[in-house]
Amino acid sequence: MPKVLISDELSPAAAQIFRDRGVEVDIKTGLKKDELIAIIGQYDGLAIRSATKVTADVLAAATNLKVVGRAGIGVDNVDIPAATARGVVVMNTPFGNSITTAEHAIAMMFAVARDIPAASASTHAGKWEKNRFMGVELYAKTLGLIGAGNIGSIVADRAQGLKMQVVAYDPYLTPERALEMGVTKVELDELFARADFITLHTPLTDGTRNIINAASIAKMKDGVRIINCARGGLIVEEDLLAALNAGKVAGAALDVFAVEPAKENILFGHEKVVCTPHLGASTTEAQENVALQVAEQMSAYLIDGAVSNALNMPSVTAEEAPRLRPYMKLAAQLGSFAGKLSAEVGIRKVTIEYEGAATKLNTRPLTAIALQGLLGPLMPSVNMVNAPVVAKERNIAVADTKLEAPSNYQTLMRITVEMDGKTRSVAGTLFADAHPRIVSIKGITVEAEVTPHMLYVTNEDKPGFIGALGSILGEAGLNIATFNLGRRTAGEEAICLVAVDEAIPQSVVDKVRAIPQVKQAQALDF
Ligand SMILES: NC(=O)c1ccc[n+]([C@@H]2O[C@H](COP(=O)([O-])OP(=O)(O)OC[C@H]3O[C@@H](n4cnc5c(N)ncnc54)[C@H](O)[C@@H]3O)[C@@H](O)[C@H]2O)c1
Ligand SMILES: O=C(O)CC[C@@H](O)C(=O)O
Repeated sequence: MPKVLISDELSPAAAQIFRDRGVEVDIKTGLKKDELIAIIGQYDGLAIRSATKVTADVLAAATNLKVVGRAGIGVDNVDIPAATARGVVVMNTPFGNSITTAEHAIAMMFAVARDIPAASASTHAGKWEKNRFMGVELYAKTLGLIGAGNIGSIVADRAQGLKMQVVAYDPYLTPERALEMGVTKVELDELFARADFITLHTPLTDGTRNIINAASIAKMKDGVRIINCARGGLIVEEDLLAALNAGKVAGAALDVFAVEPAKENILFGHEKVVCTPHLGASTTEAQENVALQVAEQMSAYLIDGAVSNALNMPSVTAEEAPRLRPYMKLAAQLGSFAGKLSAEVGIRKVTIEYEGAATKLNTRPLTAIALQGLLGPLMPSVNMVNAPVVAKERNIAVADTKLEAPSNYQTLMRITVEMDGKTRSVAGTLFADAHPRIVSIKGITVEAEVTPHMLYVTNEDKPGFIGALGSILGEAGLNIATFNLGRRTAGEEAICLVAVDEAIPQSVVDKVRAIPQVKQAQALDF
């Protein structure tokens, strides 16, 4: 039974879902890094929010880990490249808290426009300072939206309901989508020049870090108000403080901070700053949504191999997973077979072709598995999650093609590997929809099951070869399980694939190589 650790505060519904799906679950929140490292090795899954930092050293200790599930959107607390390198799927729940977070941004905008937190504190203190608090309307003001994804779009919609004009900067926002959202797509400097309120809704990346700094603030309108319910690192806090003190920025509403948990911050105590402790996603509805969703997604992956909302792996639905399973075996075998034939030379290009029924499948995970099998003999650390990345890093071009032309087989998958100076191709099918068979090697028809110990021979199709080979294997006490032959045309290149019951010693391979008709012989262990 797979075992999952919940290491951050999640709705109790998550633990119940795991148990209902047959996943054992431990809940241990507030762990220090070394405490997490000490126990993570026991778990197949780790369910987190933003407090747990899934760093490279945590992942190094996570020897059984298969999936990290983030109950929320931002995954900047997970080292995704390190997870990918270790074959750990990282999933998030991209929509479960979007409305809640957008509503928080709108609430923060009202709060900073009308000084609500300070006015509330003053009134509680019995001061009745009616003249101290003079706000501004949102009506007819311009809202500058930086990041027009899920949350940004909802904020834009709600702001339009308040009769604000919305201008948006997002390098990935298409003119069509901007039109659909009813926002004006602008460049960043134009947004700074036009906006009365600026709200941030981007992930924290190298491209967005410190996007609000002294230079960008200088381009903003005097009296601008800034709202950040995305990530702390988007704003240079020292520059914001200076601009607030200078009166350039009239107010800021911040849910997120450069260092969290933010027990201290240079902006705390400033009368023009409204703060909340990263509450953007904190509604009962959102927490229920993300907890249920993450537990469903992680259980589906651990139990059925279904992948959804993964950031480092193609999706596989629960319906697809059982259909893909025999193909996954075929892809792994073909990749591994091709890899063993290609191990010594530099691979330049890999083409994976699908024919017949295979063209109807979600082939991206199959391609990833085939690459894993192919690269495995060269790089043992490769896995289906990191295989496409590893191929790219090694400058191996990968092409994935569905051939619509009629095929000789009901379903077929072919891997062609182009190397320095030579090409190898291996094709396979499924018998009775479930049993992988290799049906062609280098374009020569064969019919072989992949078994643990095989001898692969290419030879000239001339009399005497089979007898000589049989004698060598017999003398070595190797029992032949299956013997498969194929040839291009009579008298030309032929291929022989022999399955034997035990590993083939190198001395036997050397004797086979000495048979006059043999061009090449190789023991293959799967
Ligand atoms: N405060 C909270 O509790 C809370 C809750 C949920 C999400 N978040 C944060 O909000 C962020 C946005 O969430 P989302 O669901 O809208 O994500 P999303 O992926 O749907 O949208 C992000 C948008 O940012 C855009 N973007 C990327 N780089 C940009 C750049 N340099 N300049 C401008 N735009 C850029 C993308 O094109 C995308 O449209 C998350 O990454 C997360 O960090 C915070
Ligand atoms: O888990 C939380 O409370 C915050 C989540 C939020 O930052 C997110 O990125 O989804």
